Amino acid sequence: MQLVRGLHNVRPSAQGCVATIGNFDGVHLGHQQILQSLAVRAKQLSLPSCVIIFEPQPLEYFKPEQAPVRLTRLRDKLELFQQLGVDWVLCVAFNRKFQQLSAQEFVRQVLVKALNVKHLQVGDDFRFGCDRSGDFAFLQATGAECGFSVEPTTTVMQAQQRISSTLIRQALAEADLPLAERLLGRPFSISGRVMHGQKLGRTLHAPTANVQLKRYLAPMQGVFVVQAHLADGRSVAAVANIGTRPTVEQSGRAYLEVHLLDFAEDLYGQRMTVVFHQKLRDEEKFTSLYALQAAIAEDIRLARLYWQQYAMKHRL
Ligand SMILES: Cc1cc2nc3c(=O)[nH]c(=O)nc-3n(C[C@H](O)[C@H](O)[C@H](O)COP(=O)(O)O)c2cc1C
Ligand SMILES: Nc1ncnc2c1ncn2[C@@H]1O[C@H](COP(=O)(O)OP(=O)(O)OP(=O)(O)O)[C@@H](O)[C@H]1O
Repeated sequence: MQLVRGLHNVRPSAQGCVATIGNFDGVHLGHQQILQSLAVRAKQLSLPSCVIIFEPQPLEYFKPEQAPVRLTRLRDKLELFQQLGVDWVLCVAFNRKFQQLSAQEFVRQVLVKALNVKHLQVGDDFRFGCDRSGDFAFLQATGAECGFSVEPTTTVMQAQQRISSTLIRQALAEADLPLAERLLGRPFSISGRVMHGQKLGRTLHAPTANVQLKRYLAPMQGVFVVQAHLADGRSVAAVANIGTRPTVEQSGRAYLEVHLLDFAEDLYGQRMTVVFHQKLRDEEKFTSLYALQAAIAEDIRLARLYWQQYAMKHRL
């Protein structure tokens, strides 16, 4: 899979493709259905497949204060696209110029001129363009004029609700991890590189791997039983805190800190994927480091218990 940033960088080998457009935040089961149909069409037509995404996402550009936190960081999104057989990702910079494009101009500049799209796969309720005027009917009519076919993918539902990024954010905010997993088609996870922390964890008898979040704001907070997937393929039972660590810091910066159970290796600089299994409690501001240390000890005890029961249930 190849990533192209900007319309002017599209290479001839990506042209004449089958394409889809959207944010794909979460790459949930609804998104996966579109991407699977895209792969099938690409194979049938012997054409490359292309996903068109925007950075920033349109709402993050229009109303940053109202834009929801993301479920997937760009790198994870790209990895999921690759697993689903996408050949090209065109990442379009969503800026002032782009924002003003009418649906007609969007089709002309992006789909026809830059990509020469032969087939478009979209959700049946997909809308785009500066006034959201580009809907499925519009795409079909314009496609007929410009030489590309358009196919709708039916909405994927779960318990009578359309699977959506919003629904998954709600599930995570309520710590309903099983529901988030049913909507995503995989357990919720966050990946990042392990950075050096303040080394306070050792004093608290719980050394932690600090997963770098940069500007990423997680859709949930608190202490969780997790599994840490390491770069070498190992999975290690762990417990993690995602939050601002109010007991030791007032900056408001978010951290993801993972204490791996019975593990004493150097992880600095490695990429780690943290898979969330169960919430244990909310993050708290303790009155002393001693109280924090006691709380973390209890978290570790509960995490061990969880993994013991997990091993019994799954006959590991
Ligand atoms: C299981 C676990 C639970 C935690 N719970 C809290 C908490 O409730 N409140 C808090 O302020 N910090 C909490 N922390 C974060 C610790 O304050 C932090 O890991 C510690 O200061 C070590 O920081 P360092 O990695 O920079 O050395 C928790 C960390 C872990 C691993
Ligand atoms: N549950 C679903 N079933 C089928 N298609 C979906 C579903 N959810 C989103 N899609 C389609 O996936 C593509 C990408 O959607 P995009 O992520 O941009 O926004 P969306 O429709 O608002 O999704 P969400 O609300 O999940 O963020 C669109 O074609 C959209 O119609």
